[in-house]
Amino acid sequence: MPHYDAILVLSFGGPEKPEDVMPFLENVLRGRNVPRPRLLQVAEHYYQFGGRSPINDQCRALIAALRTELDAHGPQLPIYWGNRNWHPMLEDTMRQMAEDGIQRAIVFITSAYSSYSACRQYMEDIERARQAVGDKAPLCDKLRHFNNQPGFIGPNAENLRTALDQLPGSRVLFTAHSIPMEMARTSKYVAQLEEAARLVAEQAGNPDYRLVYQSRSGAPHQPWLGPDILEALNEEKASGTESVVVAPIGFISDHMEVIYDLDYEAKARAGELGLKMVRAATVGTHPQFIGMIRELVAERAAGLPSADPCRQDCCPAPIRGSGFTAISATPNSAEPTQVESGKRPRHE
Ligand SMILES: CC1=C(CCC(=O)O)c2cc3nc(cc4[nH]c(cc5[nH]c(cc1n2)c(C)c5CCC(=O)O)c(CCC(=O)O)c4C)C(CCC(=O)O)=C3C
Ligand SMILES: [Fe+2]
Repeated sequence: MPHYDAILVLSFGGPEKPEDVMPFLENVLRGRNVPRPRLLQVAEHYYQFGGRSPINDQCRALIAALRTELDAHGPQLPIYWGNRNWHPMLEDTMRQMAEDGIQRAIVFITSAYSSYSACRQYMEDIERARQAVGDKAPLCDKLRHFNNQPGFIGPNAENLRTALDQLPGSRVLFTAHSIPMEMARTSKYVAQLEEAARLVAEQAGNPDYRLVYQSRSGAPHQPWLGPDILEALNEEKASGTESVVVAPIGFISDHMEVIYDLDYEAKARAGELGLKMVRAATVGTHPQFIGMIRELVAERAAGLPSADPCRQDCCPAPIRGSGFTAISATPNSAEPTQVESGKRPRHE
């Protein structure tokens, strides 16, 4: 049974001042098929909020709450924090862990659902950071995705009920980050979202609901998951709906994609259409959610076989330069992701 001596919280990262915005976006979009105008448009979203994303502060709050929870109930493990795209960068954190003599860490990733972006890409980030640090880098075991855990569903349902209390009888629009169709095809993303939406709706008293998407990126001709929240609002208006509750179950905190794309953009569209709209909160540091993280950590630290739906070859990367053409993953193979010969993975 492995012995763990730390927890690593791994997240997306976000800029904290205006000068951070462009270098942060360059990090996110390195090697990506995203047009420059889209990048500049998203930069404006950040500038509009003073160049600061709330996501890092939300990670700090999550870690503080988890610290208190672990101090009270164990296991007593130090918590480290690293990001994919902005400081504290994962590689620096990995180096610090090595210096501190950490040998094996449990990794909590701040994404509830599986997809290349939220699963495999983080595993690649970890491997790259470990290689950069060298021999002393800790082994890292990631916890499973938690889309259907009671500690995630419960707080989402509670937040949805709170929003529905403000606009009783509303139609519910659950939202999640759109991803390219090709990325959706190679992961359980949509099925996991459908399951979470169903469970949250059941626990919130069975409102009428739909699952829609937000924050679409990429080139316009490339197929991404839809409908987009803005289209969905138009459709709701056309079919006679008077009020909507938008519940971003795709995310765990009210970060930039939530406050810009929903509280600013979707709210404005609803206003133009004369639709009443309330946005439900994300789970954030809800005590039940923090308790869930502790339980997943404790289960792994105790060496219990943790049902981990992620195989060695899960959530493979779409291929660069081919408009997200599929990869040849080999199901049930214990080997790392295979890439069609002659094509290169987007990350090397
Ligand atoms: C599935 C998924 C999640 C949910 C799971 C998870 O939480 O990880 C997520 C979260 C987030 N996405 C975020 C920000 C951005 N995502 C972008 C672009 C992209 N996201 C994608 C997917 C996802 N993204 C994809 C397929 C792209 C296209 C480029 C690529 O193939 O990678 C871009 C580029 C500009 C643009 O939007 O075009 C930005 C700035 C932030 C930080 C917000 C803040 O700063 O507060 C967070 C938490
Ligand atoms: Fe996965």
